[in-house]
Amino acid sequence: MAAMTTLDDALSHVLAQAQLLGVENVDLFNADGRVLVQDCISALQVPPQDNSAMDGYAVRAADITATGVALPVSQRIPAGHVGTQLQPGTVARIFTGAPVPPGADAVLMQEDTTVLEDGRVQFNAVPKLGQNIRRAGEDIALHSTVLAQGTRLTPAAIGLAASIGMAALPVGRKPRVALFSTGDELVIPGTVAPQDMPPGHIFNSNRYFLRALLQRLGCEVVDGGILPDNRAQTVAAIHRVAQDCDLVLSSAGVSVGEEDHVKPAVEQQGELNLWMISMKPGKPFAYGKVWRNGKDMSAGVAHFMGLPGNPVSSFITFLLLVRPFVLRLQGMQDVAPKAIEVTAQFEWLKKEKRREFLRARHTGNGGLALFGNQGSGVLTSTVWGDGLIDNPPLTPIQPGDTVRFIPFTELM
Ligand SMILES: Nc1nc2c(c(=O)[nH]1)N[C@H]1C(S)=C(S)[C@@H](COP(=O)(O)OP(=O)(O)OC[C@H]3O[C@@H](n4cnc5c(N)ncnc54)[C@H](O)[C@@H]3O)O[C@H]1N2
Ligand code: MOO
Repeated sequence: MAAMTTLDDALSHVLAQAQLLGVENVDLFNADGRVLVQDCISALQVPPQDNSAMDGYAVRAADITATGVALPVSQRIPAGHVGTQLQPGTVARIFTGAPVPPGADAVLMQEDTTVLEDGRVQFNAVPKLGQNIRRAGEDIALHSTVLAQGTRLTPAAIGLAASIGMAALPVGRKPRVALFSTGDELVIPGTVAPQDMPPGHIFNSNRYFLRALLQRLGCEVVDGGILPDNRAQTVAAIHRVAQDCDLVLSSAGVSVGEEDHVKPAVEQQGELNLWMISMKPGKPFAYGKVWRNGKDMSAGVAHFMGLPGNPVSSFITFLLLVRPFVLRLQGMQDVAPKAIEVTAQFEWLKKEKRREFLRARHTGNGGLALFGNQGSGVLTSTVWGDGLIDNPPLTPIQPGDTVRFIPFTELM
Protein backbone atom coordinates (compact mmCIF):
# COMPACT_ATOMS: atom_id res chain seq x y z
CA MET A 1 0.00 0.00 0.00
CA ALA A 2 1.24 3.50 -0.80
CA ALA A 3 2.62 5.50 2.15
CA MET A 4 0.02 7.57 3.95
CA THR A 5 0.23 11.38 3.95
CA THR A 6 0.85 13.04 7.32
CA LEU A 7 -1.93 15.21 8.68
CA ASP A 8 0.35 18.28 8.58
CA ASP A 9 1.16 17.70 4.90
CA ALA A 10 -2.50 17.09 4.08
CA LEU A 11 -3.50 20.30 5.86
CA SER A 12 -0.81 22.33 4.08
CA HIS A 13 -1.98 20.90 0.77
CA VAL A 14 -5.67 21.74 1.24
CA LEU A 15 -4.96 25.19 2.66
CA ALA A 16 -2.74 25.99 -0.33
CA GLN A 17 -5.79 25.34 -2.56
CA ALA A 18 -8.10 27.64 -0.59
CA GLN A 19 -8.43 31.13 -2.08
CA LEU A 20 -10.75 33.85 -0.76
CA LEU A 21 -14.07 33.35 -2.56
CA GLY A 22 -15.23 36.95 -2.57
CA VAL A 23 -16.29 39.78 -0.28
CA GLU A 24 -19.68 40.94 0.92
CA ASN A 25 -20.85 43.56 3.43
CA VAL A 26 -22.94 42.21 6.26
CA ASP A 27 -24.78 44.24 8.88
CA LEU A 28 -23.64 43.68 12.45
CA PHE A 29 -26.69 41.56 13.26
CA ASN A 30 -25.50 38.97 10.76
CA ALA A 31 -21.77 39.21 11.31
CA ASP A 32 -21.27 36.64 14.09
CA GLY A 33 -18.79 33.95 13.03
CA ARG A 34 -17.92 35.63 9.72
CA VAL A 35 -14.36 36.52 8.76
CA LEU A 36 -13.33 40.17 8.43
CA VAL A 37 -11.44 40.81 5.18
CA GLN A 38 -10.17 44.35 5.91
CA ASP A 39 -8.68 45.99 8.98
CA CYS A 40 -11.36 47.82 10.93
CA ILE A 41 -9.96 51.29 11.76
CA SER A 42 -11.51 53.73 14.20
CA ALA A 43 -12.47 57.20 12.97
CA LEU A 44 -12.95 58.41 16.55
CA GLN A 45 -11.53 57.86 20.00
CA VAL A 46 -13.45 55.89 22.61
CA PRO A 47 -14.52 57.22 25.01
CA PRO A 48 -14.83 60.43 22.98
CA GLN A 49 -14.05 62.60 26.06
CA ASP A 50 -13.07 62.27 29.72
CA ASN A 51 -16.15 61.08 31.57
CA SER A 52 -17.27 60.07 35.00
CA ALA A 53 -17.09 56.44 36.16
CA MET A 54 -19.46 57.13 39.05
CA ASP A 55 -22.60 58.97 40.10
CA GLY A 56 -21.26 61.71 42.40
CA TYR A 57 -19.48 65.06 42.21
CA ALA A 58 -16.82 66.39 39.85
CA VAL A 59 -14.36 68.46 41.87
CA ARG A 60 -11.05 70.26 41.85
CA ALA A 61 -8.89 68.02 44.03
CA ALA A 62 -7.06 71.12 45.33
CA ASP A 63 -10.34 72.34 46.89
CA ILE A 64 -10.71 69.25 49.11
CA THR A 65 -7.48 68.50 50.98
CA ALA A 66 -9.15 67.26 54.16
CA THR A 67 -12.38 65.43 54.99
CA GLY A 68 -15.32 67.54 56.14
CA VAL A 69 -14.94 70.28 53.51
CA ALA A 70 -18.37 71.50 52.28
CA LEU A 71 -18.79 73.18 48.87
CA PRO A 72 -21.73 74.54 46.83
CA VAL A 73 -22.97 72.75 43.70
CA SER A 74 -22.57 75.06 40.69
CA GLN A 75 -23.91 72.83 37.89
CA ARG A 76 -25.59 69.48 37.18
CA ILE A 77 -24.35 67.22 34.31
CA PRO A 78 -26.38 64.10 33.37
CA ALA A 79 -25.01 61.65 30.75
CA GLY A 80 -25.64 63.01 27.26
CA HIS A 81 -25.08 66.64 28.37
CA VAL A 82 -21.99 68.80 28.51
CA GLY A 83 -21.02 71.00 31.48
CA THR A 84 -19.19 74.32 31.64
CA GLN A 85 -15.88 75.40 33.22
CA LEU A 86 -15.95 74.37 36.90
CA GLN A 87 -15.55 77.48 39.06
CA PRO A 88 -12.98 77.15 41.88
CA GLY A 89 -14.56 76.46 45.25
CA THR A 90 -17.58 74.75 43.68
CA VAL A 91 -18.42 71.21 42.57
CA ALA A 92 -20.58 69.76 39.77
CA ARG A 93 -23.25 67.14 40.36
CA ILE A 94 -22.35 64.44 37.78
CA PHE A 95 -23.63 61.05 36.66
CA THR A 96 -21.91 57.95 35.28
CA GLY A 97 -20.88 58.45 31.66
CA ALA A 98 -21.34 62.25 31.68
CA PRO A 99 -18.40 64.33 30.39
CA VAL A 100 -16.19 65.71 33.14
CA PRO A 101 -16.38 69.54 32.96
CA PRO A 102 -13.20 71.49 32.17
CA GLY A 103 -11.44 72.47 35.38
CA ALA A 104 -12.48 69.32 37.30
CA ASP A 105 -9.76 66.75 37.94
CA ALA A 106 -11.49 64.10 40.07
CA VAL A 107 -14.89 62.61 40.78
CA LEU A 108 -16.01 61.55 44.24
CA MET A 109 -18.77 58.97 44.44
CA GLN A 110 -21.94 60.13 46.17
CA GLU A 111 -21.59 57.48 48.90
CA ASP A 112 -18.60 59.49 50.19
CA THR A 113 -20.64 62.71 50.54
CA THR A 114 -23.41 64.23 52.66
CA VAL A 115 -25.84 66.82 51.27
CA LEU A 116 -26.24 69.54 53.89
CA GLU A 117 -29.49 71.39 54.63
CA ASP A 118 -28.19 74.57 52.94
CA GLY A 119 -27.61 72.56 49.72
CA ARG A 120 -23.84 72.37 50.00
CA VAL A 121 -22.14 69.01 49.76
CA GLN A 122 -19.81 67.82 52.47
CA PHE A 123 -16.99 65.50 51.40
CA ASN A 124 -16.15 62.61 53.73
CA ALA A 125 -13.17 61.47 51.64
CA VAL A 126 -10.22 63.26 50.03
CA PRO A 127 -10.09 62.87 46.22
CA LYS A 128 -7.00 61.66 44.40
CA LEU A 129 -6.08 63.43 41.16
CA GLY A 130 -7.85 61.70 38.27
CA GLN A 131 -9.95 59.50 40.54
CA ASN A 132 -13.06 58.00 38.88
CA ILE A 133 -12.34 59.71 35.55
CA ARG A 134 -12.39 57.50 32.44
CA ARG A 135 -9.94 59.09 30.05
CA ALA A 136 -10.75 60.01 26.46
CA GLY A 137 -9.29 57.36 24.15
CA GLU A 138 -8.43 54.93 26.96
CA ASP A 139 -10.33 52.15 25.15
CA ILE A 140 -9.64 53.05 21.51
CA ALA A 141 -7.21 55.65 20.13
CA LEU A 142 -8.12 57.67 17.04
CA HIS A 143 -7.10 55.85 13.79
CA SER A 144 -6.14 52.66 15.61
CA THR A 145 -6.93 49.21 14.18
CA VAL A 146 -9.56 47.71 16.46
CA LEU A 147 -10.05 44.45 14.52
CA ALA A 148 -7.46 43.00 12.16
CA GLN A 149 -8.14 41.58 8.71
CA GLY A 150 -8.66 37.82 9.02
CA THR A 151 -10.38 38.02 12.42
CA ARG A 152 -13.31 35.69 12.86
CA LEU A 153 -16.00 37.88 14.38
CA THR A 154 -17.31 37.08 17.84
CA PRO A 155 -20.13 38.79 19.78
CA ALA A 156 -17.44 40.83 21.58
CA ALA A 157 -15.81 41.89 18.28
CA ILE A 158 -19.22 42.92 16.94
CA GLY A 159 -19.76 45.08 20.04
CA LEU A 160 -16.36 46.69 19.54
CA ALA A 161 -17.18 47.47 15.89
CA ALA A 162 -20.46 49.06 17.00
CA SER A 163 -18.57 51.16 19.59
CA ILE A 164 -16.73 52.92 16.76
CA GLY A 165 -19.90 53.45 14.76
CA MET A 166 -19.69 50.64 12.19
CA ALA A 167 -23.10 49.40 11.01
CA ALA A 168 -21.79 46.77 8.57
CA LEU A 169 -18.50 44.98 7.99
CA PRO A 170 -16.78 43.51 4.90
CA VAL A 171 -16.51 39.72 5.31
CA GLY A 172 -15.58 36.74 3.15
CA ARG A 173 -18.42 35.37 1.05
CA LYS A 174 -20.12 32.28 2.46
CA PRO A 175 -18.78 29.08 0.91
CA ARG A 176 -21.53 27.12 -0.82
CA VAL A 177 -21.10 23.54 0.31
CA ALA A 178 -22.96 20.57 -1.18
CA LEU A 179 -23.32 17.89 1.47
CA PHE A 180 -23.89 14.20 0.68
CA SER A 181 -24.15 11.12 2.82
CA THR A 182 -23.70 7.79 1.13
CA GLY A 183 -24.72 4.29 2.06
CA ASP A 184 -27.73 2.04 1.46
CA GLU A 185 -27.92 1.34 5.19
CA LEU A 186 -28.77 4.94 6.08
CA VAL A 187 -32.21 6.01 7.28
CA ILE A 188 -33.22 9.63 7.81
CA PRO A 189 -34.43 10.30 11.36
CA GLY A 190 -38.16 10.95 11.38
CA THR A 191 -38.92 8.65 8.44
CA VAL A 192 -38.95 5.41 10.49
CA ALA A 193 -39.83 4.99 14.15
CA PRO A 194 -36.73 3.74 16.04
CA GLN A 195 -38.54 0.57 17.16
CA ASP A 196 -39.48 -0.22 13.52
CA MET A 197 -35.95 0.08 12.12
CA PRO A 198 -35.40 -2.65 9.50
CA PRO A 199 -32.45 -4.98 10.17
CA GLY A 200 -29.10 -3.80 8.79
CA HIS A 201 -30.07 -0.16 8.84
CA ILE A 202 -28.85 2.74 10.97
CA PHE A 203 -29.93 6.33 11.34
CA ASN A 204 -27.88 8.86 9.42
CA SER A 205 -26.06 10.87 12.07
CA ASN A 206 -23.20 12.34 10.02
CA ARG A 207 -25.50 14.49 7.93
CA TYR A 208 -26.79 16.26 11.00
CA PHE A 209 -23.56 17.12 12.75
CA LEU A 210 -21.84 18.00 9.47
CA ARG A 211 -24.62 20.36 8.53
CA ALA A 212 -24.58 21.98 11.97
CA LEU A 213 -20.80 22.37 11.87
CA LEU A 214 -20.89 23.89 8.38
CA GLN A 215 -23.56 26.37 9.39
CA ARG A 216 -21.60 27.41 12.47
CA LEU A 217 -18.60 28.02 10.25
CA GLY A 218 -20.47 30.44 8.02
CA CYS A 219 -21.23 28.08 5.12
CA GLU A 220 -24.36 27.92 3.03
CA VAL A 221 -25.33 24.24 2.91
CA VAL A 222 -26.89 22.64 -0.16
CA ASP A 223 -28.10 19.35 1.31
CA GLY A 224 -27.89 16.63 -1.34
CA GLY A 225 -29.36 14.02 1.02
CA ILE A 226 -28.32 10.38 0.80
CA LEU A 227 -26.61 8.93 -2.29
CA PRO A 228 -27.35 5.28 -3.02
CA ASP A 229 -24.39 2.85 -3.35
CA ASN A 230 -24.49 3.18 -7.14
CA ARG A 231 -21.71 4.55 -9.36
CA ALA A 232 -23.78 6.23 -12.10
CA GLN A 233 -26.08 7.99 -9.64
CA THR A 234 -23.12 9.13 -7.58
CA VAL A 235 -21.38 10.54 -10.68
CA ALA A 236 -24.54 12.37 -11.75
CA ALA A 237 -25.28 13.82 -8.34
CA ILE A 238 -21.73 15.17 -7.91
CA HIS A 239 -21.77 16.61 -11.43
CA ARG A 240 -25.02 18.46 -10.72
CA VAL A 241 -23.83 20.21 -7.56
CA ALA A 242 -20.33 20.93 -8.89
CA GLN A 243 -21.85 23.53 -11.25
CA ASP A 244 -22.39 26.11 -8.56
CA CYS A 245 -20.85 24.88 -5.31
CA ASP A 246 -17.45 25.76 -3.91
CA LEU A 247 -17.05 22.47 -2.06
CA VAL A 248 -18.57 19.03 -2.45
CA LEU A 249 -18.45 17.32 0.94
CA SER A 250 -19.38 13.69 1.33
CA SER A 251 -19.33 11.20 4.15
CA ALA A 252 -18.60 7.48 3.67
CA GLY A 253 -17.74 5.51 0.57
CA VAL A 254 -14.08 6.56 0.50
CA SER A 255 -12.52 3.37 1.84
CA VAL A 256 -11.32 0.39 -0.19
CA GLY A 257 -14.49 -1.71 -0.60
CA GLU A 258 -16.13 -2.14 -4.03
CA GLU A 259 -19.25 -0.48 -2.62
CA ASP A 260 -17.21 2.68 -2.00
CA HIS A 261 -18.25 4.72 -5.07
CA VAL A 262 -17.45 8.29 -4.13
CA LYS A 263 -13.74 8.26 -4.90
CA PRO A 264 -14.08 6.70 -8.37
CA ALA A 265 -17.01 9.05 -9.11
CA VAL A 266 -14.74 12.04 -8.43
CA GLU A 267 -11.86 10.57 -10.45
CA GLN A 268 -14.22 10.13 -13.41
CA GLN A 269 -14.92 13.89 -13.56
CA GLY A 270 -11.97 15.47 -11.82
CA GLU A 271 -8.89 14.50 -9.88
CA LEU A 272 -8.04 13.11 -6.50
CA ASN A 273 -5.04 14.83 -4.92
CA LEU A 274 -4.97 13.26 -1.48
CA TRP A 275 -6.17 10.00 -0.01
CA MET A 276 -5.19 8.11 3.12
CA ILE A 277 -3.94 10.25 5.97
CA SER A 278 -1.82 8.90 8.77
CA MET A 279 -4.33 9.77 11.49
CA LYS A 280 -6.68 7.79 13.69
CA PRO A 281 -9.56 7.97 13.33
CA GLY A 282 -9.94 9.40 9.84
CA LYS A 283 -7.49 7.48 7.66
CA PRO A 284 -9.52 7.36 4.40
CA PHE A 285 -10.01 11.17 4.14
CA ALA A 286 -9.82 12.27 0.49
CA TYR A 287 -9.32 15.67 -1.18
CA GLY A 288 -9.62 16.50 -4.84
CA LYS A 289 -11.31 18.64 -7.45
CA VAL A 290 -14.42 18.15 -9.55
CA TRP A 291 -14.43 19.76 -13.00
CA ARG A 292 -17.54 21.89 -13.34
CA ASN A 293 -18.06 20.79 -16.94
CA GLY A 294 -17.24 17.17 -16.10
CA LYS A 295 -14.44 17.07 -18.70
CA ASP A 296 -11.57 19.39 -17.84
CA MET A 297 -10.52 22.42 -15.79
CA SER A 298 -11.57 24.97 -18.43
CA ALA A 299 -14.91 25.84 -16.79
CA GLY A 300 -13.46 25.89 -13.27
CA VAL A 301 -13.53 23.39 -10.45
CA ALA A 302 -15.32 22.68 -7.21
CA HIS A 303 -13.24 21.39 -4.32
CA PHE A 304 -14.03 17.89 -3.11
CA MET A 305 -13.57 16.51 0.39
CA GLY A 306 -14.53 12.95 1.19
CA LEU A 307 -14.89 12.11 4.86
CA PRO A 308 -14.83 8.55 6.20
CA GLY A 309 -18.21 7.07 7.09
CA ASN A 310 -17.52 6.11 10.70
CA PRO A 311 -19.17 8.95 12.62
CA VAL A 312 -16.21 9.81 14.86
CA SER A 313 -13.84 9.65 11.87
CA SER A 314 -16.15 11.99 9.98
CA PHE A 315 -16.39 14.37 12.93
CA ILE A 316 -12.66 14.54 13.57
CA THR A 317 -11.58 14.89 9.92
CA PHE A 318 -14.12 17.68 9.62
CA LEU A 319 -12.68 19.52 12.63
CA LEU A 320 -9.05 19.09 11.60
CA LEU A 321 -9.25 19.45 7.80
CA VAL A 322 -12.60 20.84 6.61
CA ARG A 323 -12.92 23.52 9.29
CA PRO A 324 -9.59 25.24 8.54
CA PHE A 325 -10.29 24.92 4.81
CA VAL A 326 -13.72 26.59 4.87
CA LEU A 327 -12.42 29.34 7.16
CA ARG A 328 -9.50 30.00 4.80
CA LEU A 329 -11.99 30.22 1.90
CA GLN A 330 -13.54 33.10 3.86
CA GLY A 331 -10.22 34.87 4.42
CA MET A 332 -9.10 33.63 7.83
CA GLN A 333 -5.32 33.20 7.98
CA ASP A 334 -4.64 31.81 11.43
CA VAL A 335 -6.82 28.73 11.23
CA ALA A 336 -4.78 26.48 13.53
CA PRO A 337 -6.61 25.58 16.74
CA LYS A 338 -4.74 26.46 19.93
CA ALA A 339 -3.73 23.40 21.90
CA ILE A 340 -2.97 23.41 25.61
CA GLU A 341 -0.82 21.13 27.75
CA VAL A 342 -2.76 19.12 30.32
CA THR A 343 -1.87 16.27 32.67
CA ALA A 344 -3.27 12.86 31.82
CA GLN A 345 -5.03 11.10 34.69
CA PHE A 346 -5.40 7.81 32.83
CA GLU A 347 -3.35 5.10 31.18
CA TRP A 348 -3.29 4.51 27.40
CA LEU A 349 -0.94 1.73 26.48
CA LYS A 350 -1.90 1.10 22.85
CA LYS A 351 0.96 1.90 20.51
CA GLU A 352 -0.70 3.25 17.37
CA LYS A 353 1.37 3.90 14.24
CA ARG A 354 -0.88 6.79 13.18
CA ARG A 355 -1.16 10.14 14.99
CA GLU A 356 -4.17 9.58 17.17
CA PHE A 357 -6.94 11.90 18.36
CA LEU A 358 -8.44 10.66 21.59
CA ARG A 359 -11.68 11.94 23.07
CA ALA A 360 -11.07 13.21 26.60
CA ARG A 361 -12.43 15.73 29.05
CA HIS A 362 -11.24 17.90 31.90
CA THR A 363 -11.68 16.46 35.36
CA GLY A 364 -12.57 18.67 38.32
CA ASN A 365 -8.96 18.67 39.54
CA GLY A 366 -7.00 20.00 36.60
CA GLY A 367 -6.29 16.84 34.62
CA LEU A 368 -7.81 14.87 31.77
CA ALA A 369 -9.94 11.73 31.79
CA LEU A 370 -10.23 9.49 28.72
CA PHE A 371 -13.49 8.17 27.31
CA GLY A 372 -13.48 4.39 27.77
CA ASN A 373 -14.39 3.36 24.21
CA GLN A 374 -12.30 5.10 21.54
CA GLY A 375 -13.97 3.22 18.64
CA SER A 376 -14.57 5.32 15.53
CA GLY A 377 -18.27 4.42 15.57
CA VAL A 378 -18.84 5.58 19.15
CA LEU A 379 -20.32 9.04 18.77
CA THR A 380 -21.05 9.20 22.52
CA SER A 381 -17.34 9.94 23.03
CA THR A 382 -17.67 13.23 21.15
CA VAL A 383 -20.41 14.48 23.46
CA TRP A 384 -18.83 13.13 26.67
CA GLY A 385 -15.48 14.68 25.73
CA ASP A 386 -14.68 18.38 25.69
CA GLY A 387 -11.77 18.05 23.31
CA LEU A 388 -9.17 15.88 21.62
CA ILE A 389 -5.82 14.66 22.84
CA ASP A 390 -3.39 14.96 19.93
CA ASN A 391 -1.17 11.94 20.58
CA PRO A 392 1.93 11.39 18.43
CA PRO A 393 2.47 7.97 16.80
CA LEU A 394 3.69 5.10 19.00
CA THR A 395 3.27 7.09 22.23
CA PRO A 396 1.77 5.35 25.23
CA ILE A 397 0.37 7.64 27.93
CA GLN A 398 0.87 7.15 31.69
CA PRO A 399 -0.95 8.99 34.49
CA GLY A 400 1.01 12.20 35.17
CA ASP A 401 2.23 12.58 31.57
CA THR A 402 1.68 15.93 29.90
CA VAL A 403 -0.41 15.67 26.71
CA ARG A 404 -1.38 18.10 23.98
CA PHE A 405 -5.12 18.82 24.20
CA ILE A 406 -7.28 20.71 21.70
CA PRO A 407 -10.51 21.92 23.33
CA PHE A 408 -13.62 21.56 21.15
CA THR A 409 -14.18 25.30 21.66
CA GLU A 410 -11.10 25.81 19.46
CA LEU A 411 -12.57 23.61 16.74
CA MET A 412 -16.05 24.98 16.09
N1 LIG B 1 -10.40 -3.43 4.24
C1 LIG B 1 -10.45 -2.24 4.84
N2 LIG B 1 -11.60 -1.84 5.38
C2 LIG B 1 -11.66 -0.67 6.00
C3 LIG B 1 -10.51 0.14 6.07
C4 LIG B 1 -9.33 -0.28 5.45
O1 LIG B 1 -8.30 0.40 5.46
N3 LIG B 1 -9.36 -1.48 4.84
N4 LIG B 1 -10.59 1.33 6.74
C5 LIG B 1 -11.56 1.40 7.79
C6 LIG B 1 -11.65 2.76 8.27
S1 LIG B 1 -10.32 3.33 9.16
C7 LIG B 1 -12.74 3.53 8.09
S2 LIG B 1 -12.83 5.07 8.84
C8 LIG B 1 -13.89 3.08 7.31
C9 LIG B 1 -14.31 4.19 6.34
O2 LIG B 1 -15.03 3.65 5.35
P1 LIG B 1 -15.93 4.49 4.37
O3 LIG B 1 -15.59 5.91 4.43
O4 LIG B 1 -15.88 3.84 3.06
O5 LIG B 1 -17.37 4.38 5.00
P2 LIG B 1 -18.38 3.19 4.96
O6 LIG B 1 -17.64 1.89 4.86
O7 LIG B 1 -19.42 3.46 4.01
O8 LIG B 1 -18.96 3.32 6.43
C10 LIG B 1 -18.19 3.10 7.58
C11 LIG B 1 -19.12 3.00 8.80
O9 LIG B 1 -19.76 4.22 9.02
C12 LIG B 1 -21.18 4.08 9.00
N5 LIG B 1 -21.76 5.29 8.39
C13 LIG B 1 -21.56 5.68 7.15
N6 LIG B 1 -22.26 6.83 6.90
C14 LIG B 1 -22.89 7.13 8.04
C15 LIG B 1 -23.76 8.18 8.41
N7 LIG B 1 -24.10 9.16 7.52
N8 LIG B 1 -24.25 8.20 9.65
C16 LIG B 1 -23.91 7.22 10.53
N9 LIG B 1 -23.06 6.21 10.25
C17 LIG B 1 -22.58 6.15 9.00
C18 LIG B 1 -21.40 2.87 8.16
O10 LIG B 1 -22.64 2.27 8.40
C19 LIG B 1 -20.23 1.99 8.58
O11 LIG B 1 -20.49 1.36 9.80
O12 LIG B 1 -13.58 1.93 6.60
C20 LIG B 1 -12.94 0.90 7.38
N10 LIG B 1 -12.83 -0.26 6.57
O1 MOO C 1 -9.70 5.92 10.27
MO1 MOO C 1 -10.91 4.94 10.67
O2 MOO C 1 -11.46 6.50 10.83
O3 MOO C 1 -9.69 4.55 11.92
O4 MOO C 1 -12.02 4.41 11.81
